[in-house]
Amino acid sequence: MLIQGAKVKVGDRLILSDFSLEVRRGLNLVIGPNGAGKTTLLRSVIRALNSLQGMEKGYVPAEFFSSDIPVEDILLSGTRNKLEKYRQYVELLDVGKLFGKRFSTLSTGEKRMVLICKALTEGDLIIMDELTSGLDLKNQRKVLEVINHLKRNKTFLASTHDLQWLGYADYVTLMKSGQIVLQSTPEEVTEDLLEKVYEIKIKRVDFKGRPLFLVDI
Ligand SMILES: Nc1ncnc2c1ncn2[C@@H]1O[C@H](COP(=O)(O)OP(=O)(O)OP(=O)(O)O)[C@@H](O)[C@H]1O
Repeated sequence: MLIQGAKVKVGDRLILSDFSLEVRRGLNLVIGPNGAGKTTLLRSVIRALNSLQGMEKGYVPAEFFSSDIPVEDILLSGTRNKLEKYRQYVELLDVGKLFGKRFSTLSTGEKRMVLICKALTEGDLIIMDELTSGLDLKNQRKVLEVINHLKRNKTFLASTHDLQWLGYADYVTLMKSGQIVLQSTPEEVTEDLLEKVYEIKIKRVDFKGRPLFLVDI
């Protein structure tokens, strides 16, 4: 799927150039430094797709509103679904233990797990901003397992600062200064390229056949 979007300006400042984003079935990762334009890109994708019929989207934002309503109502909000529809992902992500609590009282990681559960249930295209930010290692693993399990049937477009995810991505978009500087398979993401984009020394090591990119101090 090729998604075309228009530039985004705030005042005179260009924060996202016109873009042509290729999104493939599987896990599409968007990476790049703070302020590169990842959130702006994901929001622009949602806007660009809003006019398309039949494309159900799920969205997990980087930052959450803090609603006072119970977790179950957060899942149901904006839909005519019954709670039953969420059961599979409630179990896989173990968020049933949070039922009965007010969303505003959850920890950051707990809130993210609830919103991931909602997005997975409601979308064929799941857009996740800062994929696993705030999640402990066990929950990160759960999210990885769920994505691996679903990615033949659903499309994931996710931003992250955790370069470990490159080892699990099907397609990568690298951003800097409001521009897409690379769209490719993860194999084409090199130390040199990451060093140029992040402006630090980065070392690639392979672990169990997957690349790990580490800060080379
Ligand atoms: N509403 C706005 N008003 C002014 N500047 C904005 C606005 N939204 C975004 N920007 C600017 O646009 C740039 C890109 O922001 P964006 O949130 O898309 O970056 P990001 O890559 O998601 O960053 P991070 O990794 O820190 O979350 C930033 O420099 C930000 O300050």
